[in-house]
Amino acid sequence: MSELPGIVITGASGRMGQMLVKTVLASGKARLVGCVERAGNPWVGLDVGQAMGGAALGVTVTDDPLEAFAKAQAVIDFTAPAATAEFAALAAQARAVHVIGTTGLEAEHHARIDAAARHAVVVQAGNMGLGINLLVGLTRKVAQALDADWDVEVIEAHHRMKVDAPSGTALMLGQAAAEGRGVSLQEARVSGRDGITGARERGTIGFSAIRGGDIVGEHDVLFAGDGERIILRHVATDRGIFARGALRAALWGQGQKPGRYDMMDVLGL
Ligand SMILES: NC(=O)C1=CN([C@@H]2O[C@H](COP(=O)(O)OP(=O)(O)OC[C@H]3O[C@@H](n4cnc5c(N)ncnc54)[C@H](OP(=O)(O)O)[C@@H]3O)[C@@H](O)[C@H]2O)C=CC1
Ligand SMILES: O=C(O)C1=N[C@H](C(=O)O)C[C@H](O)C1
Repeated sequence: MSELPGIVITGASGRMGQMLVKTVLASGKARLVGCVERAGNPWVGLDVGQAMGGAALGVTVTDDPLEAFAKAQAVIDFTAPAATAEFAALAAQARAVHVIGTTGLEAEHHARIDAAARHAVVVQAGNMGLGINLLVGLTRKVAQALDADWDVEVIEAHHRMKVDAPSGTALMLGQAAAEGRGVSLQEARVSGRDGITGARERGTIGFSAIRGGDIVGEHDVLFAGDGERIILRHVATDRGIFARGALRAALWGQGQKPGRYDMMDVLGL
């Protein structure tokens, strides 16, 4: 019988990194073969199990991503945009599937990910959970059915440590609404109103972000008409949903052709 796919987790000491370590170990479907952190992170050089407060796992956290990726069939990466763009090239060099959960990616990062995806499998999504990916489809459908008399607002709430806004998920939902309407999100997007904003411009898609406490992730897509409102809502209560989705993507990616994929591909939606 062939060995289970080997997984490397980048940003292993982070909120998602630790959840991913636990998820891979519990899955019985993959092996944890490496953990990466940046140079200077206090976990570098420690056994990841002990760093997490448990028993040794025989996996030492390294600050050398290429050495770690060379042993892996997949890299699961929930870190920061600049790091992810670097990891994309290294994962492609190692021919490992690169699963990207990092949000806040800008055009320059996407260009580097696209370049890597010419040589290796990349799965990238602002949200790896099943529920949100279903909600994306519903949002597109509802937006398609309604005209611009219905104002679209995406409202998201996250924990106090989140560094990017709007969330990657909010942007996925906004993109789905724009596609449903047949407009460009770049042109329709309005974020963070403050002061004398003037009346709402017809056809725009608004974004509002709340940050506080330990909120895992909450997203509403509001369609506000005259005399009625439709609210599509998703509430995440456990980061395990993102980690399980990412692991599923890493397994799905084995044997796929090089290219760029998202969770819709993985989930068959
Ligand atoms: N797509 C999805 O489903 C989801 C996406 N996310 C996204 O995942 C990302 C991480 O979130 P979260 O875990 O909460 O954040 P954390 O800040 O808790 O973790 C990020 C980790 O990445 C590490 N890191 C940063 N730069 C590097 C580098 N160059 N090399 C190695 N490690 C690095 C950080 O190390 P250090 O502490 O030393 O900086 C930290 O350990 C965010 O972009 C978030 O939005 C989160 C949940 C779900
Ligand atoms: O930073 C987070 O925590 C999350 N980030 C993702 C996003 O930006 O949408 C996904 C999830 O909502 C949690």
